[in-house]
Amino acid sequence: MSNQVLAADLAKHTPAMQQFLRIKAEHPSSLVFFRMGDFYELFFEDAEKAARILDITLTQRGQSAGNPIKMAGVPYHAAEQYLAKLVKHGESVAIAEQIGDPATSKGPVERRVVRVITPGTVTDSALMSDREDAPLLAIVPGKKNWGLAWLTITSGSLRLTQCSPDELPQYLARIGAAELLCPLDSVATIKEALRESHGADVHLSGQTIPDWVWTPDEGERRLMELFQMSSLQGLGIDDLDKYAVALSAVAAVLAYGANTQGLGWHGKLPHIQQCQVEDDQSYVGIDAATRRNLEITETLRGETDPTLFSLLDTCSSAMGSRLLRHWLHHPIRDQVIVGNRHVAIETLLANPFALADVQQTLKQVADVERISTRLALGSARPRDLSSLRDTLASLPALASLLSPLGKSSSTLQDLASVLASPPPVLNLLQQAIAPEPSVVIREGGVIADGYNAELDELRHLGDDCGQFLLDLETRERERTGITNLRVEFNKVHGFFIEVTNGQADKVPEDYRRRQTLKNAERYITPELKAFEDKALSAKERSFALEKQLYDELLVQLQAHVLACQTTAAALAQIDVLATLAERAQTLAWTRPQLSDQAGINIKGGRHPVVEGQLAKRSESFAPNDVLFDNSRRMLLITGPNMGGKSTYMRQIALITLLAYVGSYVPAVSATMGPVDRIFTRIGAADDLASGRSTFMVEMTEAAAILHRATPNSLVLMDEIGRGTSTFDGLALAWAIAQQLLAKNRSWTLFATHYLELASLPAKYPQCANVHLSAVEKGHGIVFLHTVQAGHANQSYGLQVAQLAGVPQEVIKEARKHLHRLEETANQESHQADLFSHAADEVTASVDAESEKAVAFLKEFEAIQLDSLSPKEALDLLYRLKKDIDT
Ligand SMILES: Nc1ncnc2c1ncn2[C@@H]1O[C@H](COP(=O)(O)OP(=O)(O)OP(=O)(O)O)[C@@H](O)[C@H]1O
Repeated sequence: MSNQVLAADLAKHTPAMQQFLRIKAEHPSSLVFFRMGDFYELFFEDAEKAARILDITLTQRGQSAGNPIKMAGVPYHAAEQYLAKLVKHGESVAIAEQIGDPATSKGPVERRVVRVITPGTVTDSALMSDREDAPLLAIVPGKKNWGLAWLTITSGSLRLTQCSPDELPQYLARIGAAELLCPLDSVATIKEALRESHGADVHLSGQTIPDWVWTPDEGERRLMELFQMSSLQGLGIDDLDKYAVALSAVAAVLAYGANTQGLGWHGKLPHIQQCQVEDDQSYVGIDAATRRNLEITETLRGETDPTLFSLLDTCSSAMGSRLLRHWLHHPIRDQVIVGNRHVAIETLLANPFALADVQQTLKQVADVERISTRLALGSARPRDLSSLRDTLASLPALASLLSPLGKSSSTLQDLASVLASPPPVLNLLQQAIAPEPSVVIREGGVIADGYNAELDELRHLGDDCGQFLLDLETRERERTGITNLRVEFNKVHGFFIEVTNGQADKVPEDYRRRQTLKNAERYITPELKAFEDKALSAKERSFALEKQLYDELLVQLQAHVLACQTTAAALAQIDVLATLAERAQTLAWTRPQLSDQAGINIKGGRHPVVEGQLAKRSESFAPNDVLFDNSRRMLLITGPNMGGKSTYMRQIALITLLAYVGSYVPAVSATMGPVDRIFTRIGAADDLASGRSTFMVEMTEAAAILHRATPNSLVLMDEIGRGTSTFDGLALAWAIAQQLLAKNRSWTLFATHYLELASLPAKYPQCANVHLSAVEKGHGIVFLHTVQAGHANQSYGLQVAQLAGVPQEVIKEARKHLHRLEETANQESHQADLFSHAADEVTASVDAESEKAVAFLKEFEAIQLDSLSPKEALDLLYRLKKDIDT
């Protein structure tokens, strides 16, 4: 039974269900956590879904509107772990709390949604990864450009941009949003765009945002209100029409963010301190395919290790890890900014003791960035405040470690001066918060002694209870002469004086009987009653007062959010710089030199991740050089399969990326001229999700490169053309290489199996042949992995197949066919023609036999040995043999 049907006829339902259905109607795409006593209950379809995801019991209870009510519940005190799981699954949850007092309400107690938790707006530390941000992104398709705005609610960072629809995948890959918003009428367009941007795994929010939010005026109004500006020029937005769609997107993320925090659609998030308008010019552009291929934070198989990030992330703090991830995805074109980072790392390396101390100190720091957000939203917990206090108190020590280094590095100087004087909030926290506060405020013990006189007195009363009772007992024994008289307390009857029956005649007048036992009577006196009233209420009153003081403190702390955010940003930067310094030392990396002269010159470069993997097997990596300058713009790379072509190309891209991230690089030396973009066309995988074949993906990516690569771009082309027939592929590879040389003039690494392309340098002197070397040993092959001048003479395909364990008789058969094929090719020398005439003049006049051999070899080459089961391998072998025989 759907919730809509139920909602259609509310009156038939029980009052509690009517209340639920009303709330559900307001939050149709969220699971509603409906508070009932100590449980959050879920009903109907929500219950079914939650039971499935959370693996909790689905029950049926009672009836509403003639139908059984499906229910599932989670205990209130353990809700966080369930919420975390749901958010991880991309679900949103609306928390409906009891607002009214059950004792006094007629009918069901009043409930209201106090918070909506969605994947892109969570702020509770228990519900999210502390090493990764979860940005909320809004996209508004416009006529020409699309508007994007993204908000990281846990750091208060807001960014906006406009891009062409073609560039969307690149942005999606870079932003890595946890949740996506779009106007209702664009859902289909956005879904289509997401499907096409293969790999962008982002959760499209089902939440409905009111139509009035999605307007440029609303975006402008909100930004002006946030930053107290009278125009947006200060943000670099001088043409409102130009940024219209981005401003609509800004309105959506801000309104949605505020609403999920219980501030309503018109609410204002208190901690957004800056809004950055991004243009494509600030960063070294990396498109989505390149981000995947370079395995920056995720391997091609979707794992987090081994990647460039997993190799580098030895950060001391979660803030550092998040910033490092951000830096790796945002290499900067501005050589001054990047150069300053290099200098900071060099300075840290020159002061190894300071570096070790800095890292050690950073291990103790709290996640000030996320605590700042919780301060701003008024949701900080007691332990947040104590750890913030302790961290702020440790800053001057950190600053004094860094200050002496400031002479050599202006970046470290700036960071040290941010930390030198901790924000004034430290005083307040030291006075207000107990040294080791309890986890939740309702248990008391959070506010420090001495902060509030009334609280001190109430606590004193509670603490002194034991002594008072002992004193009273002594006094009453003396007064009455009853030596075994006892003053005691129990939960049911409160305080009492107990006198055994044998002593009953000594009981004084002012004793009032409270309870009769078998052998004794229990009494109360006016003095004891007065004490009881005071003591019992003292505890309750002290808890209530603590809660009130805490709430007041949270309001006071809001004024300090900006200072805490500034501190957090400085801590994160120091952590990343220190980490990059430590990594540079451990991994033997060097400082790259940045230059305004065009070119890339790397000596002894290594692939950091492959090197790390080899080291685990005690194998060493063979370093290689590369030189690009104006007279050398393309390297044609040939060599056997497994020879190291892809590794070589990727290492050049990674070294370039790292240099522009501001890191040291895995090379003996590296000099880098300006670089505006890095493109890769590597590997071939069917993009099943968007229904594109291997070859289609290959050509789409090649097209994007040919349209966009400039003379300052680094382009990696791996075996272009292999997804189609030999001649088509060869012709395309030739034409694409020629275009890159003549028109794009980018720094190009062009790996190919088509040995025929080796004649390109004869026509284009800025193109050079290099090859990965290998030597034959008997029928086998040994890879040297070193890059040498000139082209490879053969491709060693059969030797590699043999090495891979393909049976001898198949290799023998292949060798026979290869021989015949080569003879035919020599006689007809077709491929030489290919380069002297236009590609379409080529006619494939190989005889049927050769065609069969070509087909065989192609199929052979495509075999993925590692992915075959023994049975499949055997079947394949039988089929190949049959194909050859027929
Ligand atoms: N410079 C090197 N030093 C040591 N080992 C290397 C080096 N380069 C590559 N290797 C090793 O060789 C393996 C294959 O390298 P790579 O995938 O780059 O070869 P390839 O020529 O691109 O092969 P294919 O043409 O089949 O794609 C790597 O996984 C790595 O283990």
